[in-house]
Formats: sequence, structure tokens, C-alpha cells
Amino acid sequence: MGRFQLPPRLIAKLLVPTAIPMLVASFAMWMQFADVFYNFPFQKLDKSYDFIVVGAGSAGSAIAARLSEDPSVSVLLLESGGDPNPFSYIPAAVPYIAHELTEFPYTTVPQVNSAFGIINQSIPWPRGRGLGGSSNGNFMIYNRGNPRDYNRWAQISGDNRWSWENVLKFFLKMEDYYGYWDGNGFHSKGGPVRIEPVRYTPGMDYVLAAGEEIGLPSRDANTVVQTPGISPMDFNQKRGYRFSTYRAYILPNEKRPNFRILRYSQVVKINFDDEFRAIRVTFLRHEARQYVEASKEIIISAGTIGSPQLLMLSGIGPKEHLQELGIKPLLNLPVGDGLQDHVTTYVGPFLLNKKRVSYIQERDMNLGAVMNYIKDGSGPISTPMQATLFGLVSTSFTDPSWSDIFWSMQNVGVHGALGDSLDVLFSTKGKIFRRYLKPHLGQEGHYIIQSLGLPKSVGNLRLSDANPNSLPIIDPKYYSDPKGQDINAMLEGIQVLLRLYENTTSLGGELGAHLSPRHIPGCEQHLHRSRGYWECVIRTVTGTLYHPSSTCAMGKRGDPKTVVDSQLRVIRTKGLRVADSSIMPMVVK
Ligand SMILES: Cc1cc2nc3c(=O)[nH]c(=O)nc-3n(C[C@H](O)[C@H](O)[C@H](O)COP(=O)(O)OP(=O)(O)OC[C@H]3O[C@@H](n4cnc5c(N)ncnc54)[C@H](O)[C@@H]3O)c2cc1C
Repeated sequence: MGRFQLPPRLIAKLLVPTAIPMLVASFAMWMQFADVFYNFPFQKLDKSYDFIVVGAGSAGSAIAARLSEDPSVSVLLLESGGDPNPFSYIPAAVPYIAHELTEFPYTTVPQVNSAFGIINQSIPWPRGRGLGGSSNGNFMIYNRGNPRDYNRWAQISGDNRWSWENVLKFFLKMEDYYGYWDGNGFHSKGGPVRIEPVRYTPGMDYVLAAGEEIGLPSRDANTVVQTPGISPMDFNQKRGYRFSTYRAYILPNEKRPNFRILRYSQVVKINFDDEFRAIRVTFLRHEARQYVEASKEIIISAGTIGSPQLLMLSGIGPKEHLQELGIKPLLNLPVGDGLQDHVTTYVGPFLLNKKRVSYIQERDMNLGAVMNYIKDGSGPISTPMQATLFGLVSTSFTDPSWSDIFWSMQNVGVHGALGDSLDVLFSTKGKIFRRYLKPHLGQEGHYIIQSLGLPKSVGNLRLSDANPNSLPIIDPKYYSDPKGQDINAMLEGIQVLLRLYENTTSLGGELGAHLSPRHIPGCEQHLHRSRGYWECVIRTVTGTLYHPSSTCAMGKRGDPKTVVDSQLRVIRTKGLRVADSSIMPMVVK
């Protein structure tokens, strides 16, 4: 196979950064064009449907498909984007499809306590657009959340149906599990969502063995006991290809006669009658304003950014904020207030002295890799950014059964395109990673994206104006918790990581793993590896694990933080629910 290798520089420098985005962008434009010309004459819409679902993302696809199982009800699914981009099926394309036309290009406002090395101190927060939503562009890691997350939800909402014991039934019903832990009795087969194990694992056994040495055993992070531990990634994939909610719920069901899907339909308002019953939605489709009625319910599943935005545009939200923007307030609710996210930082590279224990693009992305992917969906093309393992750690700030640190472990050596990729991923100014990694080019290594699982900081989301096309103002307020618990938990997590790589026989000993002795640019004033140095790294290279939540938080009726009740009904309305990641009362670990 080696004789037929494509010139690696050509792939890295020309083909990937230019051709793929161009193809991706032109695909999105052609799909929209085709939608207008081929569908327009046939797109006669009924005046009314029993259920209208807004947004066909991870949640909306499943909800609309499940509702339409009953042939006696009619279901309309309105989605602001079109079909998923064909490149989204290929995991290695993940970094290249972000920020394209199939994404909403959100960014945070400049962060006060962090993101010092990020352009404008504003962190990119892309969200998926189109059938499948963010499940078309996410990293596909299958992680249910901790049992205690759901028990806490049950407590907050006062409804035991949210307890782990109860939600577990639905995880099992959803799964078609062929993952790494197949056969351990905690999973099931036959559901709509396919799950398979990571198919590219250089150096994995060394990390798992090191974990065992320091009390981070290899374990299934989707059972009752999840933490602390390290687990090979399970992905929403089939034979190495992405298995989005589009594939799981839309494709098999879209031909049902009672199920209507309308693409390129951006809902801009929910309309109510005098008794606050949601009766109609107003939407824009190829610039034209249209209306459709719901006789039973409207379910908003537009995601953590889209759902609060739509509620506020419809007059439901903080009264004063709506008045300032000239939107007539109908209901004063804390929409947008509880925003939480998993903030991240970069730790690495841990340099290794053994060959082929990591991915080096110039060596490993070749014709053989392409052939392997085509043959059985394996090799480096099958993983997003060559992610291999994830780790869950409980610091002194949490109960040992509830991890507050998550590691996405990238068994990736220092290859030529890595610095540029990380600079794009984090949106760093001054090419931080390119400068930092340059002297290590060609060396085997691993790096870790560490994130905070149980953040204490709470941000908010507001509209910038009353125009539905304007991007909302997103402020996660990272590291703003008054007691400084978030930063301290991150610091503790890094110390565990250093121990894992440097103080174990399998990584520190056999592979000679050691952290790069270089300073991350911007933190040169600190003694390398000191507490001050790490705090500087965390506050300089600040990113997101793309898990925003809690902007339409579920809670008890009467609780001032509540937007939806435990059945996801918007407080004081009739016939209106929100069902997606925005209703989480707190982000799941
Ligand atoms: C880059 C990235 C990596 C991630 N990695 C992982 C991972 O590995 N594992 C994991 O579990 N999670 C991951 N996530 C998070 C996960 O994908 C999301 O939590 C999940 O998809 C959210 O689902 P949702 O239904 O709330 O919203 P979405 O899936 O975002 O769906 C919202 C939908 O609503 C549509 N919409 C919005 N506004 C309107 C409107 N006004 N009218 C009509 N339609 C509208 C959008 O186009 C979109 O299709 C990642 C996310 C991203 C972005």
C-alpha cells in the first residue's frame, strides 16, 4: 500500500483546507436551490396539523418521528436547514464542516475571566442546522450522563419520572448497541440509534493500563458506576459512518402519510389566542412569510440557542428585556437565564518515545487509510480528530460517584497540520498552537481536551434585537462562580492527568511520556507547571465542549427559575412545550 501514498503535504495543505469547505458550501447552496425549484409546486401545506414540531435536531427528529407513529394524528416538522451535508457522514470531516453553511455561526460575547488567547475573547459556539441538527456535526461520543444528573433533575422538577431508574428504560429502548462493552448486560439492541466502538486506537492499551495503575479503571461510563475511570469511545456510528438522528429517526419514517417535513422553514413566532393557547406558528421559507395552525400542540425543539430565541421573539421571556427591544411581553419568564456549558482547555502534548502509539497525519493519512475506511469503516478517518478514549474524574469538589472532570483523549502526535487545526478549533489569536508545537513536529504524543463536567458558573442568553435573523447575545460567564470552584476543579483535573501520563509505568515508564517543557504562548511569565502557569493556560486557551444547555430550564411551578414544568409545558401557556437540550435544569456531566 505504501507505494501508492498520496503526497501528505498536498492533502494537509491544499485538499483539506480548500476543496472540502468549497464542496461543503456549494452543497448547501445547491440544496437550497433544488428545494425551491423541485419542491415548490408540490409543497402545498395543510392549513392545520395536530402537532407542529419546530426544529429537526437531536430532539426534534426523535419527537416528530415518535408522534407520527400514531397514524391517527398529523405531524408537521419545520426545520430551518435542509438535508445533512454528505461530508457529515465521514467522522474525520468534523473539523471542516463546522462553521460552514450547515451551522449557525454563533460566538460568545467577550469573556471577562477567560479566553485571553482567543480572538476577541469570543468563543465560537457552532450549532447544527438541517435535518439532524447538531447530531450532524458533533463528535458522536455516546455518553448517557451520570445517574445522579437525572436523580437531581427529578428532585428539581419534583417529578420522579426523570429519575435515573426511569430514564434508563428509554436509553435502552433507543439503543442499537454494538459498542465496546457489548454483552455486559447494560445495553440493548434493536432501537433506532446505532452505537459502535472506536475503530482507531493507537496507544490505547498503554493509557488504559496507566489508568488501572492510578485508580482510573477501564469501565463502561454508561452504567450505574461511571467514575472515576477511562473508557474507549463509543460512537453514534454504523461501520465508521456517522449515525445522526436524521438516519435514526427521519430517514426510516419520512414517508409516513401523516408525517410532513418542511425544510428551509425558519419559525419566527408562536402565536397565541386570548387564553395563551399556542395556536399557530409564523415561519419564513425562502424569504416568504407563511402560517400554519396546530390543533393539539406546538413543540419547540430548536436547541439551547434557538428555543429561547423563539420564545423571546414570541413575547415570552424577561419582561424588561423584551420591552427594551420593542417586543410586546406576553409572559414574564426567566427564558435564557440558566445557561450552562462544559468549558474546556487544552493539556499537552505529552511526548512519547515509542513509534506508532499515536496518529501522525503525514505518516498515517494515506491511501491505506482511505482503503481501510472504504473496506470496513476503520482507521483514522473513522474518528473525529482521532479521539480514542475519554476519562471521568471526580475532584474534591464533588461526590466520588459524580465526575466533574471529563477528558477527551486524543492519541495524536505532533503532525504538520495539528497546530493550525487547534488554532482553528479554539479560534486562537497569533497562531498560539502553531508556535507552541513547531519544535515538536514529527514527535509521537497525545493531547487532552479537559472539560468541566459540573460547572457552577451560570450565564445567560439575550436577543440582540427583534430581528429573527440576528444572532443572539450569548454569555456563558465561564469561571464566574464566586467561590472559584470551577477553576480549582480544572486545576485538580490537570494534576491527575499529569500523574496518569508521567507517574505510571506504562505511560511514564514504557513510553517515557512527559509534558512538553515549553510554555503555552501567553503564559511565559509563570514558572512552568506551577499553579499560576496552569491557571494561565486554562484562562488563555478556553474553549467549549459544545454542550450548552438550560436556557428554558425545567423546574417546579412557582420556582422563579422555571420556564417549563416536568412535562415540558411552558408555564402559564396551553398547547406549548419545549423539548430539547435547553430544558435541562443543569447540564449533565
Ligand atoms: C461540534 C459539536 C460537538 C459535539 N459533540 C458531542 C458528542 O460527542 N456527544 C454528545 O452527546 N453531544 C455532543 N454535542 C452536543 C449535542 O450534539 C447537542 O447537545 C445536541 O445535538 C442538542 O440537541 P438539540 O435537539 O437540543 O439541538 P440541535 O440538535 O442543535 O437541533 C436544533 C434544530 O433546530 C433547528 N432550528 C433552530 N432554530 C429554528 C427555528 N427558528 N425554526 C426552525 N428550526 C430551527 C436547527 O436548525 C436544528 O436543526 C456536540 C455539539 C457540537 C456542536
